[in-house]
Amino acid sequence: EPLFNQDYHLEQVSAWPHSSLRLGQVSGLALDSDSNLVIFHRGDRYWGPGSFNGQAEYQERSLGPIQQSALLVVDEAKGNILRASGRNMFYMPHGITIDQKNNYWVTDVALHQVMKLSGDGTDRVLLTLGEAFTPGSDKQHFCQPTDVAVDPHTGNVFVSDGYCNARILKFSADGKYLSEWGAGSSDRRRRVPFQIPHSLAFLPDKQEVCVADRENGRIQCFIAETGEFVKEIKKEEFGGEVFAISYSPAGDGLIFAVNGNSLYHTAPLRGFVINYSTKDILDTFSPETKEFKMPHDIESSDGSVFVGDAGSSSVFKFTNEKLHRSV
Ligand SMILES: O=C(N[C@@H](O)C(=O)O)c1ccccc1
Repeated sequence: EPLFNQDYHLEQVSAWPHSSLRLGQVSGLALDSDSNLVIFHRGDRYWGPGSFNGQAEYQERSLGPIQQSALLVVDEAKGNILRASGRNMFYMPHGITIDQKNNYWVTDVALHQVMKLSGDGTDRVLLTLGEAFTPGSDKQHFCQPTDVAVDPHTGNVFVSDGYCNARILKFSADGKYLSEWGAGSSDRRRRVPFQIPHSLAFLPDKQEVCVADRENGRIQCFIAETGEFVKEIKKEEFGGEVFAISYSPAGDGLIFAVNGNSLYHTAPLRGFVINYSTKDILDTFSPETKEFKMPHDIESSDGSVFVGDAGSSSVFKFTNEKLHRSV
């Protein structure tokens, strides 16, 4: 085991949330401009083996959109629901990020779309990218897009596309296609395409965008301006799949990640705190109350880390005990 940095030791806040949030599969987490946690979940809908056909076309349109509130705003201290919205809009929620103006950017893998929504609870659709229910891989079509990241300096929007494509696309703040790129490699001979680019994190202090390249069990980072490959973080400890990442500029920069199980690798499901510069794993963590089943997104906010689990339909909160321990 690598020497863990004495600065980081995350432990679950077992009494969080104070009361049940009655969640469906949790697919995405984001922090809003008031540092509240926004949970993107599937209500009574779930992604099973029959949800999509071989062409990635959604098979359950007849169910209509999810009627429950797919967007919950909860306060990060207690986990109380402050606002519920997102009814009758989504078929298969996936990723969410919130920009500097508190707009929500979400992806829906059944709609194959990215939507920009007003963050005031009215869910006004301000912009849509992709054609509803129509998978594709050109400039106007995605195939099960997984996440969005926004560059706070330029407003540019990055989309990880997706389960059935292997690319990152870049759009201007008003939705104009700018560019796209595939996986990078630190060694040309080993140029391996993305295998489900599943989660994105923007690094504002480095002007980079990082990708959880899920089935390749690696994180790759690129220069936001050019898409140029910067670095890869791949660890035995990940055990084959990296599901999601989040970033904090604290120190040299910290990447938070959660792993997953593939058919070929099984590893303990857990979260990781990684030093961006050295690539060292500073800490690993998992809940005490119950096991992770499918940790699906991770969000970090000064000293706290939240993990949304699509397998157990729950959200876990962790805090850095090193910060809180009286010395
Ligand atoms: O990965 C899958 N799902 C999760 O990521 C998710 O639920 O977003 C999945 C893939 C194939 C069939 C069924 C589920």
